[in-house]
Amino acid sequence: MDSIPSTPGKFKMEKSPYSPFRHRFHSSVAKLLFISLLFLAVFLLFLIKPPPSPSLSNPTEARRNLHSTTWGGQAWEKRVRSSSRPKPHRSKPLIVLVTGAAGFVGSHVSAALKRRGDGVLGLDNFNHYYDVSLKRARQSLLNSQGVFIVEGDINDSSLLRKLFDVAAFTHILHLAAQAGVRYAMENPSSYIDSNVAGFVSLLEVCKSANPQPAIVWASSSSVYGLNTEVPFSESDRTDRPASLYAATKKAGEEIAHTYNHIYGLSITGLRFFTVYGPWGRPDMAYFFFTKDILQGKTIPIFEGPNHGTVARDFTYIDDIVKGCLGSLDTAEKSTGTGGKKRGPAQLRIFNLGNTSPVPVKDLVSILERLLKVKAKKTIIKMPRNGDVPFTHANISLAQRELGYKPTTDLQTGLKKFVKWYLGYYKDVEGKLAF
Ligand SMILES: O=C(O)[C@H]1O[C@H](OP(=O)(O)OP(=O)(O)OC[C@H]2O[C@@H](n3ccc(=O)[nH]c3=O)[C@H](O)[C@@H]2O)[C@H](O)[C@@H](O)[C@@H]1O
Repeated sequence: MDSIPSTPGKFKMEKSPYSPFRHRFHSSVAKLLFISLLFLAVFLLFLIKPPPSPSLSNPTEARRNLHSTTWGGQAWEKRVRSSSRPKPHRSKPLIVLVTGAAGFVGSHVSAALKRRGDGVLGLDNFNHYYDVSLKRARQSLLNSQGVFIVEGDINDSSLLRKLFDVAAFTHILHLAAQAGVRYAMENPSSYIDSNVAGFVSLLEVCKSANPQPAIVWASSSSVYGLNTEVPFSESDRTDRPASLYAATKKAGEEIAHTYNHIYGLSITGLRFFTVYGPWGRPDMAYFFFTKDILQGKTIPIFEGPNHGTVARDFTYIDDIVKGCLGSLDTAEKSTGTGGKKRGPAQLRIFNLGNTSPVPVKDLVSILERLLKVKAKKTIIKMPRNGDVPFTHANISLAQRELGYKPTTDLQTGLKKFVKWYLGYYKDVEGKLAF
């Protein structure tokens, strides 16, 4: 007890000629040790921290991360070149950059273009809006057919410029977009990012390209919004969108007008009407109804005001592919060079529908028959989520100008979809794996 001083100041150090130095030495070593440990800790933290992964809950964040996807290098350029090279037998080949190539429509049109010998390069950001493994499966299929999909975002202008440096695109088929009507209430900014900013970013690069490509892009039947004229014609009012999704597609149509007017870009907009079929989008009703019916879950069928029928002009994917090819084949050249317009350029808009609307409850009856399962249904009032009660395309313009003629009715198209669905989701033991 006696050796412990009552107050710290009274503690007497053992006398030594080296003691002051030794004290400083000890404290320096301690500092050095502390700093080294700190460095080591930071280094270890850096090592074990996982790389930023696209977040499932925030697709905008996911999209931002995807901007940093690596691209470039000799091997990459070689793949870009080889995918964009048309087959030697093809006369007057197109060289097409397909944005959204891992998507539903994009994958089908890319395959069709490649089949007939055109050069095709895909671009897709593989965002997490719906099951990415389905996009990867489409990518593998395209890869086996010689179509390379570059991983990147349409908002990445330096990537787009690089692609134009490597390949001389004659056409752009622009299908990359934030799709879905109802999701716009959940994530409005993703619609602005892709459908407005992304489209402008692409057009900016196209306008400066030399030669400028012709552009064909996906608008939507949803631009008709609260239009009551039936069937919907291209000349009908489209200034009353019912959803933010529709508003961004309508904005795209106006933006297309501007770039055509100022820079001489040849632009064709396609108003797709509820496209369905094999390799489709899991966020669409026919797709998740199938899944839910098979899982015994109740499906909500929307009804309009006063128990009115909700109907869609469901259009089969193969018919849409023909419409896209017809648009690419009839697209005239852009007229600008070096970012300057040299003369008037083509500006078109077409409905691509099926011309025979089917009530959603009939869609469900067809699915029940094909799946041989009675669906559990609940009829609910259509929520105020941007949906419109019906769509019905007048396709006479596309028929005249593109030779577009849909040939698949809903029953036939759904049969092909169900066959694909059961095959795709069947696991090795033959059970359905969702
Ligand atoms: O034609 C178009 O422009 C649009 O077509 C579809 O949009 P939508 O027609 O609403 O397709 P679904 O979401 O598959 O809905 C089909 C029908 O099912 C109805 N529905 C949807 C969901 C649900 O739970 N219950 C239900 O009855 C909808 O009201 C609609 O009438 C696509 O999702 C859009 O990306 C596309 O642009």
